[in-house]
This record gives sequence, structure tokens and C-alpha cells, in this order.
Amino acid sequence: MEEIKFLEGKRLTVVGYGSQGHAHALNLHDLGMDVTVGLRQGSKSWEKAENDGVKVAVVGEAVKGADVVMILAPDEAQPELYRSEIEENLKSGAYLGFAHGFNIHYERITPREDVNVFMVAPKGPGHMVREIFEGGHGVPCLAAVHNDISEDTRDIAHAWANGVGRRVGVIETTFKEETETDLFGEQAVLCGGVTELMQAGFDTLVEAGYNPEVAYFECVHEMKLIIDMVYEKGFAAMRDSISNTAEYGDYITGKKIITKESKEAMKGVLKDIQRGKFAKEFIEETENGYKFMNKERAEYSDSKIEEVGSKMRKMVFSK
Ligand SMILES: NC(=O)C1=CN([C@@H]2O[C@H](COP(=O)(O)OP(=O)(O)OC[C@H]3O[C@@H](n4cnc5c(N)ncnc54)[C@H](OP(=O)(O)O)[C@@H]3O)[C@@H](O)[C@H]2O)C=CC1
Ligand SMILES: CC(=O)[C@](C)(O)C(=O)O
Ligand SMILES: [Mg+2]
Ligand SMILES: [Mg+2]
Repeated sequence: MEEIKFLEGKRLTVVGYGSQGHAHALNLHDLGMDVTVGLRQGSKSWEKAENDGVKVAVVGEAVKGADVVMILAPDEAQPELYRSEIEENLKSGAYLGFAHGFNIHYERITPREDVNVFMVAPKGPGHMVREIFEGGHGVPCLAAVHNDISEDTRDIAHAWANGVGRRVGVIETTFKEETETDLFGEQAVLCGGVTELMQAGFDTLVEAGYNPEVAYFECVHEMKLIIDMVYEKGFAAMRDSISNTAEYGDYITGKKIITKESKEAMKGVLKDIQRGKFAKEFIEETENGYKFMNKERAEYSDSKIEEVGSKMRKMVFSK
């Protein structure tokens, strides 16, 4: 397994200090690597990064002379950032990294031909990538190489993945496979699928007159406890831990909720990702000032489930 030693003695730059940025920068920093964080002038994250012990510079300065540059600004901000701050400052033969294939796969960034291009995509939210690393374990990562002029870009990608993810596992992929599966997973299962499932369950109980606090514990809070068992030991072990009553209900009812129609809808979602329709619409939304997203954010933050949730979390986590 390629070790983190391929990064030793190299100047590593992480552009952005958000969810993924702080995790990549701090995990590699903790492992003794030479990390600089690149931020825009006046960034609200500047002080935070410095307090966390990493070097900080404006993006252009941080990129100049760096051996590896990992772009961890939001996907929609990357093309302009690349063109205005990164492209002219990247040294020839540098390694340019991404944590998601979006901008390469949908051809929104075409990197200079004299740089290596790779991806390390942790299969987890940045705050968990950091928290699990601090706990001594790691989040697995996907790794891919898009351009390999130095003939060792795979070693750099694996070293980066092994550093950020504490060597718990790296799977080889392509920019296309990562982009399409990641977008599909977050929309249909992990984020869109799960939140709507919890919401529909909560609403069904509340509309039937049950106590919203009971509905919240049942349909939201306990989700993590059940999923933690799947995460650690698999479906069978989870089903072994729940009652036979629950297990029978699981087999009988799951398929009434996630039906053939749900699977057909998933196929449609995947098609829209594959043909670039989702990407096009997302970019239009960002260019439109995030109008739809801001409306959704406002609606959800005013919702009953969030109101009850904040009360229930106070009860559970203040002990
Ligand atoms: N979120 C996640 O857990 C995951 C994300 N990814 C991928 O990682 C990448 C980063 O995503 P994520 O961590 O969510 O991003 P964030 O939204 O958390 O990134 C915010 C950071 O980017 C900086 N930033 C934003 N706009 C600009 C700009 N125009 N110029 C310079 N810096 C800017 C912000 O600066 P400031 O501090 O000044 O506001 C901040 O430091 C994406 O490619 C994403 O798909 C992959 C796996 C999971
Ligand atoms: C956290 C993660 O893996 C996601 C859901 O794909 C993302 O934040 O883009
Ligand atoms: Mg993902
Ligand atoms: Mg994603």
C-alpha cells in the first residue's frame, strides 16, 4: 500500500477551509506534513485555520511553488477560482487534486496539460472525516487519476487518501464513476432519500395525532442508532439486534415503502446525472443566486420536525 511518505518533503496546499478543507489540512498536518491553507483575502476562516496551527496565505500565494494543490472550495466556485487564482500560479509538474469529480467530468475545468490531476474523495462529510481521524480511525476514500505526466500521480493520490483517511481503505475509481455515483448516492439515498423518509414517517405519525416528540425519537433520533449497527456490523447483525417483531415488520413493510416505482424513480435520477441534466440545473441555480435553495432552507428551518428536534436534542445531549 502506498504510504504517506510520497507526500513527505512536499509542499501541500489545501484551497478552502470548509467541511473538507479543514479535514484534509488538519489530518495531514497532524501526520507531520507541510500544509498551507489557501484562502481569499479577508476570509472568515483565516483566523480559525491559524488557530488550528496551519499556515495560511491568499490562494495565489499558497499555490505558487506548491507541489500538491487540493481544491476544496465549493464545486460551483471552483472554475472561476481555478481560472483567476490557481492556473497561472501552479508550477509545471505540480499535482492538482479534487475531492469530487464534478468539474473535471462535466468539463467545467480543463487543467493545464503540464500538471498532474488526481482525486481523493472521502466517503463521508468533512466534519466526520476529521472527527473519526481524531478518534484514531478513518473514513475510506476513493482515488482516481485524470492526468499523469509525472508517472507517479497514483502514488500521490493514494498517499493523500491514506493520510486523510488514516489508511482504512482506498478504492480505485475514475472521475466519471465517482461523480455519477456520488451525486446519485447523496440525492437518492444519503441526503434526499433519508431526510424525506424521516420526514414522511414523522408527518404520518403527527398527522395521525401522535405526540411529535415521540414521532421525532421514533423516526429521526433512532435512525442513527439503527444505522450505526449496519455501519459497524452489517444488515444481518442489525436485524439480529432488533426484536423478531421488528425484523418481521422490516421484511414485510420495507418493500411497501420503497416500491418498484421508487426504484424506477432512482433510475430516472441516475439518468439525469449521467446526461448532465442535474449538473446543468445545479449550475443554473447557483448562477441564479441560490433562489430555490434559500427558499428550501427557510422552509425546512421553520418546520415542525426541526422545532421538535432542537428540543429533543437539548434533552438528549445536555446530560
Ligand atoms: N462537504 C463534504 O463533506 C464533501 C465535499 N466533497 C467535495 O469537496 C469539495 C469542497 O466541498 P465542501 O468542503 O463542502 O466546501 P465548503 O462549502 O465547506 O467550502 C467552503 C470553503 O471554501 C472557501 N470558498 C468558497 N468560495 C470561495 C471562493 N470563491 N474563493 C476562495 N475560497 C472560497 C470558503 O472560504 P471562506 O472561509 O472565506 O468562506 C471556505 O473556506 C467539493 O468538491 C465537494 O464536492 C467531497 C466529499 C464530501
Ligand atoms: C458528504 C458527501 O459524501 C457528499 C454527500 O457526497 C457531499 O457532501 O457532497
Ligand atoms: Mg459523497
Ligand atoms: Mg457529494
